[in-house]
Amino acid sequence: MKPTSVARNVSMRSAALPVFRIGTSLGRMLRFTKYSLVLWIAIASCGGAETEAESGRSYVAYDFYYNEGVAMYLQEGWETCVKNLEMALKGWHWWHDNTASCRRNCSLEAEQKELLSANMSEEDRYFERALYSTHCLVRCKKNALGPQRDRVVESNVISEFNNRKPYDYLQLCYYRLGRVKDAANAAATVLAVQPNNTVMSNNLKFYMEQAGIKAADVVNLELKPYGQEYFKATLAYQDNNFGLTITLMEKSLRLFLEEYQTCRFLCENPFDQGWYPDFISSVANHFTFTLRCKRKCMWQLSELSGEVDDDFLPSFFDYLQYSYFQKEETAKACEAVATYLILKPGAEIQTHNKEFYLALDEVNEDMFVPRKEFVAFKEREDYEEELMEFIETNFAFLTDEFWDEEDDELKRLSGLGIRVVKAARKAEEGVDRVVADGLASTLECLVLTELTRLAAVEGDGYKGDFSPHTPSETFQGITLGRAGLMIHAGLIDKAALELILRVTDRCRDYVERHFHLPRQLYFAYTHLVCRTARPVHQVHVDNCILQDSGECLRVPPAYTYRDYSAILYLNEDFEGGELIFTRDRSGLTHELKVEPRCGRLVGFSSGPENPHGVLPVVEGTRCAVGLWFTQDRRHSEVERTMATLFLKKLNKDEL
Ligand SMILES: O=C(O)CCC(=O)C(=O)O
Ligand SMILES: [Fe+2]
Repeated sequence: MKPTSVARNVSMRSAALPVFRIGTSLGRMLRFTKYSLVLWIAIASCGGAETEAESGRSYVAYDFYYNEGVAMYLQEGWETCVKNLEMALKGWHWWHDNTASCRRNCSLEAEQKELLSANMSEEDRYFERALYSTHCLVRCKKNALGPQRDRVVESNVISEFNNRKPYDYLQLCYYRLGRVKDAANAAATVLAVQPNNTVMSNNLKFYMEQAGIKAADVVNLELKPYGQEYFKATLAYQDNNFGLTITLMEKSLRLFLEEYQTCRFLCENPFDQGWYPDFISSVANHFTFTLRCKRKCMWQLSELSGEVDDDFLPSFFDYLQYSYFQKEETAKACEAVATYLILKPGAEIQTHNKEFYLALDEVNEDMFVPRKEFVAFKEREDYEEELMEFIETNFAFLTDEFWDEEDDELKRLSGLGIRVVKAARKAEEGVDRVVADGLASTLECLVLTELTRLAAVEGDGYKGDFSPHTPSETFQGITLGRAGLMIHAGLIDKAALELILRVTDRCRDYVERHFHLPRQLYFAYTHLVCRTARPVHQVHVDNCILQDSGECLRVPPAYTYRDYSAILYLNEDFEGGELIFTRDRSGLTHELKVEPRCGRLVGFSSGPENPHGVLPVVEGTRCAVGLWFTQDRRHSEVERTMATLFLKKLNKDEL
């Protein structure tokens, strides 16, 4: 096809100008105005050099300050709340900055180091470099992070920081201190990752009205430098200031690549395998863990407004091609189009633009050379996707022909140590179910079983009430609060409670990842329970009251806020007690039957799409950890927060 004829097509469609895909960018801005504000440029970091005392070490334990801050919030100690949470956030940033820069520098150092022999295999060279890098890391982290450098922060705390929860507490503490502008900024910071948080958008509106704050003055305190420049650039673009758009977009792009690298380095974290695989499997497990994390960097950074923009990176080159074109730098415009097309092969509008440019006298095909670093970038992205696919297809298998096997989503699993036994996702019916093995080690099962047997009190599981689902049933169970009391009473060691939290966190993370949940899961209730030869746990639904008619009533006393359920089984030395998923209340048609065994996790959505029950335990004792999750923070488990705080306090007292 000759370019000229295509160019004519262009002019027939619209003006003879490159088409600019402004849609998503505008959408991005519009989504902000939904809350009648523009999340604006962040205040750059605190500015000025920090003193040595301030610069770290003292607040390395950011989770500690966080817990203190939350405790103060609960006790309405507003000033100490702010002080602790600000320290926590500072510490969090500081930990990230230092960790990432150590990893970056050490990887570079090892890269440049002369190897003992040039003749060794690639594998030898890789591990030799790993040793050099480690040697460097140990020194670097010691210098930068001090004695607590290898402290492991609990995963739920990490995910709360990622979800900006500290700012959620902060905004109220600020407000109570009369710092309304700070409160508004903190609220806007939460909204940037939780755009549908209506409580927060109402708060923000309230703060803005109260203090007469203009939308343009509200800042997202966590907006990264690349995001700040990007927003400035889009504004310049809207003002038709193309020279400035180019400067800012190019700057933002550089910063984006840096941030992307940082994000990847931050994935090279410790990893608890929970078991003891071979050397190579161990390396592969840990590698998979980091790879999975790295694969999320793109969408994490493409989420400037609380919603992922799949075309975020390409969008830079869309702005650039148009702006360069306007500045009559056609060669640069062609380069931008070519780069866009490398990142998104076949993208319609840019293909079109390319044809448009080709029709210009001064343009020829040779000018469409993409930027080198993005060719390499895309190559790595594609490679890693393929690798992930290999991992996900080869380390999971499906047996139950009942389910739509073609759905690739089914085949996901969270680590090589964990094996999906059965999985189902029937999008149209909203069925989410998974059975996976390997979520707890033999030792962990033993400890938890013993603990539950020891601690069990009849009926305790529902705080003395009967379960609303199964009025006739009694069973032995303990909750986190009860475990805390037992430590207090000297009945068990605190390590037992730490174990429960660790294992259940793992299960929560697994369910969240397996179902690709866009919103975080909070624990709503945790319950360790052993059942002994009792009547059947009749068919029920976890978040509504199932009627004989099949209708499911979402009213109290049902736990209507439960979104996902999971059961982690701890033993198998009993008879009966299978978990069954049925089609209706009669329980006559079993869709899926799960035999409990140590480390096996069943996860499922808590709604009427998943009626289930337990067949009678015929002989022996059946022990499991029941976990219920919610996406509504307001229903997050108080006992868990208290247990965590309690442990923190114990650990602190011991120091
Ligand atoms: O123990 C089980 O397998 C399931 C228990 C259950 O469904 C529940 O407690 O809601
Ligand atoms: Fe249930």
